[in-house]
Amino acid sequence: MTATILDGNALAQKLRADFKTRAEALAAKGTRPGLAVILVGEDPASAVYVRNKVAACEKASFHSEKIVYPADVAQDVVLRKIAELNADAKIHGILVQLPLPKHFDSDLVLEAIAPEKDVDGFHAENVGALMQGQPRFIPCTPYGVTKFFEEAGVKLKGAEAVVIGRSNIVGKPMAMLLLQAGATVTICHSQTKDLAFHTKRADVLVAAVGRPKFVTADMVKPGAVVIDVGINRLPDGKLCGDVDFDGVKEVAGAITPVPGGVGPMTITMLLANTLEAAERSAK
Ligand SMILES: Nc1nc(=O)c2c([nH]1)NC[C@@H]1CN(c3ccc(C(=O)N[C@@H](CCC(=O)O)C(=O)O)cc3)C=[N+]21
Repeated sequence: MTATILDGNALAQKLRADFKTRAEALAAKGTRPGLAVILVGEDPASAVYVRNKVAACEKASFHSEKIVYPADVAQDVVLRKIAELNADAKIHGILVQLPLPKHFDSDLVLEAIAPEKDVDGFHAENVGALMQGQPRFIPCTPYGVTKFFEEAGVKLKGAEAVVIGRSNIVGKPMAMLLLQAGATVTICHSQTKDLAFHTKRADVLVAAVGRPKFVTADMVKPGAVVIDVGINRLPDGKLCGDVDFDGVKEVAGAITPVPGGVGPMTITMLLANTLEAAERSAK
């Protein structure tokens, strides 16, 4: 028996159909959802992601603005731009593409975004709201993962969930969402002793480590739901996840592929958060 493949492109398409209806209802009230994306530097991967985000906005007939700065731009210039966007009624969501160059204080930049426009959910106020179980904006990647659980009817109450990775943008918020859904959550990371001991107990396994094919079949419980958040570029240019897909799909009950899994859902939930922000502003 091989695993059910959880198709992120298909799920993204399904959700985006509903966004279109909601965007049209807003347009009738004179509001068009607007997203501003700030990119600093010429990292080619970042440039591709930003282009995809802007294209997704256009497809959904959202307004979007892309602001690109050279890598050596002064932090103050970016902070002033954020202040301007905070006050701009056409803009409901602001995203600063990470990582920022080394001379930036990322936390300071993220805290400069108005919390009600923080569609990434990275502002401390929004992180706090999520921790308290009153989310305002759920970070897009973990949010997208919860949509896979809904779609596949994954029962999280009482489930053993293991998250590998403890980043602020994926691991921590993911663990919090699983906890709030009633799972028993273990967060593993680079200092974890005997990783396989933990992963083999997981009914739900989320890999967000950033190491190609890190999770192998022998680490997975038969029938587990395996979510691969990794996007690693191999020397041959191909994308590859944190999970050894070919091996693990023979053991897992369900699995997300890379590409075509979590990635498209991340962008979809960015649209969802931007739409939500626009709806709140129109109330
Ligand atoms: N402030 C901020 N917010 C982010 O959400 C953010 C960020 N910074 N920095 C970079 C990461 C990365 N990220 C991806 C989104 C979609 C795909 C995606 O759609 N991937 C496609 C493949 C795309 C390709 O072929 O390169 C897929 O998995 O099928 C990938 C990566 C958002 N990020």
